[in-house]
Amino acid sequence: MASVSVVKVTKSSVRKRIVSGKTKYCGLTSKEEGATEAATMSGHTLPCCKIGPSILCADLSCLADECRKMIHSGADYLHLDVMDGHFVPNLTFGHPIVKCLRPKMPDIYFDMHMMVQNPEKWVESMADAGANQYTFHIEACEDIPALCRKIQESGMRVGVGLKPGTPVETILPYSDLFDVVLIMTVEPGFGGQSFMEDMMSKVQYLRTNFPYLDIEVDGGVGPNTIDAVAEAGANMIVSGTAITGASDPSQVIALLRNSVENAIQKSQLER
Ligand SMILES: O=C(CO)[C@@H](O)[C@H](O)COP(=O)(O)O
Ligand SMILES: [Fe+2]
Repeated sequence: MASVSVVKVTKSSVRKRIVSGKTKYCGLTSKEEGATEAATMSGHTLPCCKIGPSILCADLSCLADECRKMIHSGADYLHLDVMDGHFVPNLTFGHPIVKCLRPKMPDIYFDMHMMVQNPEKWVESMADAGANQYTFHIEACEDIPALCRKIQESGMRVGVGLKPGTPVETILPYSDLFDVVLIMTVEPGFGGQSFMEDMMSKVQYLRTNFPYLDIEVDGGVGPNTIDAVAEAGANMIVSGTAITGASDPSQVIALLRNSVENAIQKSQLER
């Protein structure tokens, strides 16, 4: 088993590493100083468990309070669902909301799930608003390398999302360009849908072929479905209604984390 060391990183060093594409960023933080990163001896980082509540179904009239509640309940990052009414049949919010949230929580990692047509259109404004990760949908993008370059150059991590009907092999020609691959386990557009377990073969394929990749799963993930997600090899876990609708979100977050950390530990022992 590879030994794990903890190294100090700063935002600028993280950006350099991301741009170089040679190492993967494990810790999710936008803190300028004092962040820690788990790294292997080889220079690659092992994917670690991160839980990112989706606030789509929370009370959006008090968004900042809902976000704070998630962080105080143990979330590692926030998953913010941007919908434009074209790529998906629903409408949410855009960069002006992110810009208002950012000063209220300067250290929190914002993962923007961009369910929009023309994802290249919003890169600068999202970066300027303070987003950390820009996850576009491969189905909505014409020039993937150009978009990835634009996201990287604006200082955000690059995420690519795949709808349930999109084969996982679609990413292969561009796999070096992504920091995160998001496997949708519902049709994008709404929270509270049923988890599609048959998507786990995509996660398994990615984990087998890309051991250092951040693999994110989104849709219908909660206490009843997390074990399948964890065993398949996902390490970034988005969960909406299961967390925001719970009487004790911290309990749900702890349960999700426990399942993923156990699966990661088991897979590392088997290496
Ligand atoms: O992107 C989406 C839906 O399109 C998600 O982020 C959902 O908002 C997650 O909610 P649950 O399915 O976990 O309730
Ligand atoms: Fe999402």
